[in-house]
Amino acid sequence: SASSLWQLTDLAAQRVAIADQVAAAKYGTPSPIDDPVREQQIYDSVAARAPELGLDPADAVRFFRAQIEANKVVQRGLYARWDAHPSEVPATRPDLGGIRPVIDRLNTGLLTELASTSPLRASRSCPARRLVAAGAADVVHRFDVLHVRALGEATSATCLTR
Ligand SMILES: O=C(O)C(=O)C[C@]1(C(=O)O)C=C[C@@H](O)C=C1
Repeated sequence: SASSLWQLTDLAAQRVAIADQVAAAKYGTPSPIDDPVREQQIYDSVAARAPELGLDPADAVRFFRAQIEANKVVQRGLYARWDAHPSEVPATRPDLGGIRPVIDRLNTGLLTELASTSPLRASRSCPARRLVAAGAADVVHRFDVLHVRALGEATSATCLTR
């Protein structure tokens, strides 16, 4: 909605949370955490859809770069955790092919929210609102320190002000 960063931040939090499944899909397989081809597909799609939503393509791509960096923060953190504590490795490996369509839907929602929060993102109150929304999402999603840090990264491109 136009009056809150909550929906944008909650979608970013859902994207951070799904990184657990991405990590579980890749851990112990030859697939690396970084997939530059998939990333470029996301950036190209975002840049192509931005103008019809009234968004600056470069700003939209910058926002999604932060979402993907946040996802990788979680994946790397979980890899380190699972290397150190093999008993915590998920027992079943989800299929990445089933996770990416969910990420695609989150990306679409994020892009829509990015457009509807444009005035708020440019406002002087944005940095404070961003922190409040992220703190609320941390609680709602019961995030641990790793995911709190990742959501901080994800929301680092929320505000157009400094
Ligand atoms: O789809 C994947 O393979 C992911 O790891 C997810 C994701 C993303 O955040 O969208 C993150 C890292 C990869 O470089 C590509 C995409």
